Amino acid sequence: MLPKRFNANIANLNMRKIEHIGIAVSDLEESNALFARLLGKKHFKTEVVDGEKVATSFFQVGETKVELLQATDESSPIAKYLARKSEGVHHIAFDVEDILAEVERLKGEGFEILNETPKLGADNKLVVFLHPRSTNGVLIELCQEI
Ligand SMILES: CC[C@@H](C(=O)O)C(=O)SCCNC(=O)CCNC(=O)[C@H](O)C(C)(C)COP(=O)(O)OP(=O)(O)OC[C@H]1O[C@@H](n2cnc3c(N)ncnc32)[C@H](O)[C@@H]1OP(=O)(O)O
Ligand SMILES: [Co+2]
Repeated sequence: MLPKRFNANIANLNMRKIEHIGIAVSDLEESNALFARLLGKKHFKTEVVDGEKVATSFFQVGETKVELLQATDESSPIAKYLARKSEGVHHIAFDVEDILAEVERLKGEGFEILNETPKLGADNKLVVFLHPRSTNGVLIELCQEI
């Protein structure tokens, strides 16, 4: 069996960096303008992800991104979130090397996986979500580049 310290190093290879921070907004255009003023640069891309019923825009900030999310339908997770709470940080997404291996590891650690089969996310990624009730109230997304 590998010593604990060595196992931790392997795990770090999988969860490599914060890929993006997802922010729920009610008006994407207004928020694009607001974040452009805040960050001093324009978003580099917008994309509609039908599977999640969201319209997104991305800002590059160093090696991570800010992802703004507006609901495209009232059944969208973003619409539900805005109905319960207010605009703000909705999720944190981690870049992983091997999403299926990471799902297995996190399941073994007792985390609640919302979709064991990765879904198509924005910006050419496969994504998996962890339920916030198993992660101290923070919705976690795993992303693997396709
Ligand atoms: C653009 C595509 C993709 C990408 O490539 O980046 C995305 O980011 S898509 C982002 C939108 N998609 C998702 O969020 C998918 C995963 N989310 C879900 O499956 C659901 O939203 C959920 C997390 C399971 C919650 O759904 P549901 O149970 O229907 O919602 P409720 O409103 O009933 O809330 C239950 C419970 O959970 C708390 N909650 C909900 N959302 C969040 C959140 N984002 N962060 C923290 N907590 C959240 C909510 O407050 C309730 O808590 P209690 O009141 O304590 O029960
Ligand atoms: Co996201």
